[in-house]
Amino acid sequence: MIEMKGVYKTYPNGVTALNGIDVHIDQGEFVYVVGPSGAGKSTFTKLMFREEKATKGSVKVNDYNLSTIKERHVPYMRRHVGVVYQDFRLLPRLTVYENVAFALEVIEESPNQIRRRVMDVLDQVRLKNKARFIPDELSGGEQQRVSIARAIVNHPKLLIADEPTGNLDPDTSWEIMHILEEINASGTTVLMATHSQEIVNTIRRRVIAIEDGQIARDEARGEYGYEI
Ligand SMILES: Nc1ncnc2c1ncn2[C@@H]1O[C@H](COP(=O)(O)OP(=O)(O)OP(=O)(O)O)[C@@H](O)[C@H]1O
Repeated sequence: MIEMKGVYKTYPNGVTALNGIDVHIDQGEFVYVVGPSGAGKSTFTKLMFREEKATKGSVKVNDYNLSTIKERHVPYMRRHVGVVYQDFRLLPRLTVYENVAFALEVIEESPNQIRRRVMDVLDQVRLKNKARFIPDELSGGEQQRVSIARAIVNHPKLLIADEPTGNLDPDTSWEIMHILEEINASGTTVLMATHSQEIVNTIRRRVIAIEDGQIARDEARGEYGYEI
């Protein structure tokens, strides 16, 4: 479902963030992306939903070739990819319900369908009782659960989480991990960039380590592998 061949990324300022990446990830895998700060992890994930374009090489995600995709097709491709960030990125003036519904309204689902799907997904992240709250009224962990709900409400094939537990305390981080595991168990591919040694070494999954823009390790049930 994800295939990169000979991928390079040089930013306009001349920094080369990815320096020859070849990787294949199957539908349904759970993959951690680890590595030192500035190694290229975020850039690697950004290529998968065309937040950034590769300078060279081919990137295929689902059935889309992101190296050749037409600009007008990018929004359709993105419907199959959910993204979760360290800093949640919720709309502060909208309620929990509205933050999640927004993702469906922009693709013109019917009102009934939207209501049903939003409530289903809020149930899945155990936030049905806070549907009318605004983000400021929620804890960090709850805000991250809203952002996960928003990312999966379209039933994407791929969920990208860029340091989803980076702003959370350990207990809350485990809660988020269990939700990501449930999403993965339902068949969604999960790609998670993280600096959490404890999580990677406890919930053992495939580990791709990026160093200086290259894949330094790729192990089926890997370890974090860095001193912190
Ligand atoms: N938009 C940009 N323009 C220019 N350089 C960038 C841009 N984004 C990232 N870089 C540079 O590319 C390199 C890789 O950055 P990237 O964010 O992918 O690393 P990372 O492994 O995710 O780091 P961290 O763990 O600190 O989040 C860094 O040298 C960074 O400064």
